[in-house]
Amino acid sequence: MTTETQRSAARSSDTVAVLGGGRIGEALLGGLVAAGRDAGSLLVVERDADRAAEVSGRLGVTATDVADAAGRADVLVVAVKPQDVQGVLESVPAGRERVVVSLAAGIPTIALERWLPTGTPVVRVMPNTPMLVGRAMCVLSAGAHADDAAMDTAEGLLRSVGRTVRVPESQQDAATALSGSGPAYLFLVAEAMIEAGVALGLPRPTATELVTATVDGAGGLLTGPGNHPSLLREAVTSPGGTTAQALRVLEAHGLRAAFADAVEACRDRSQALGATYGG
Ligand SMILES: NC(=O)C1=CN([C@@H]2O[C@H](COP(=O)(O)OP(=O)(O)OC[C@H]3O[C@@H](n4cnc5c(N)ncnc54)[C@H](OP(=O)(O)O)[C@@H]3O)[C@@H](O)[C@H]2O)C=CC1
Ligand SMILES: O=C(O)[C@@H]1CCC=N1
Repeated sequence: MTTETQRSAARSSDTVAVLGGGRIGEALLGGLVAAGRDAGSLLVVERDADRAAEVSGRLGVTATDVADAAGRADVLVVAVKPQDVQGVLESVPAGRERVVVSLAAGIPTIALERWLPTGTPVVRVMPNTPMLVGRAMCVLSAGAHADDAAMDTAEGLLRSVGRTVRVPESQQDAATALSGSGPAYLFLVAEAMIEAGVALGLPRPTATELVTATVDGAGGLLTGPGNHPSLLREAVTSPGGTTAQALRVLEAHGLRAAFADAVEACRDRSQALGATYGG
């Protein structure tokens, strides 16, 4: 067995506990199960008992409490809302070596470390919901006590649900504004296109199928080797043709400026959340 294979094997046998079984917590657990991870090695801590039963029933993972999860887990994933993070981390007992992976928007590692037992390795991550279908973009930054092994552990876990990139923590707010919140922008565009098609008289199921297949196909082209959005757009835009007219109208409505402002507002909100906690 190679060293890399040994490391991967060790990672897949880690016990992983997700604190917060909401949308992103379930997306991670669902993605891990879909990637073939043994559900027996996955724990969820969710304060809403009905929701806990729902997630554990759907995915086969074990619902438990923070003390039990913290005692058993090699990796503790924080997936509660930013305002709930301090409370949940301050209830994590000292005494077991574990990596803490925080998915919470805006909360800086310096605050996470303050709330955890001294010396805990912390990795701050901005994920996104496509992790449910194994196509996440997860952006990672190391805390003060997270060495290469801790980063490898976090990255090994998240690579089973998509792609990973490491950035300095100073870039996390901007990353949140692109990949963390980005799926919502694209879903809004898809919704708008469907409604536009319905307004042209297409039956809703037909409009929905045309748009979802187009978004999926365009995504496949975008992630192909050597492709760039400008070149792909030019290839669709025939001289004197139909697409040029649509693009002219979108530009006249300020599409680029709208995206620039939206992404900036998102970055600012992430920064403001961080500032609340001393980031
Ligand atoms: N949704 C997304 O696309 C993304 C989310 N994130 C981050 O992920 C985190 C979670 O977001 P999201 O999943 O959308 O939020 P949700 O509200 O859907 O999920 C959080 C869950 O955690 C539960 N919870 C809160 N406190 C505790 C506690 N002390 N113990 C156990 N369970 C608890 C909540 O219960 P209750 O409902 O009772 O509060 C809720 O069910 C946030 O910090 C967010 O910034 C990051 C990237 C993308
Ligand atoms: O909207 C939010 O705050 C979270 C973080 C990134 C995506 N969803």
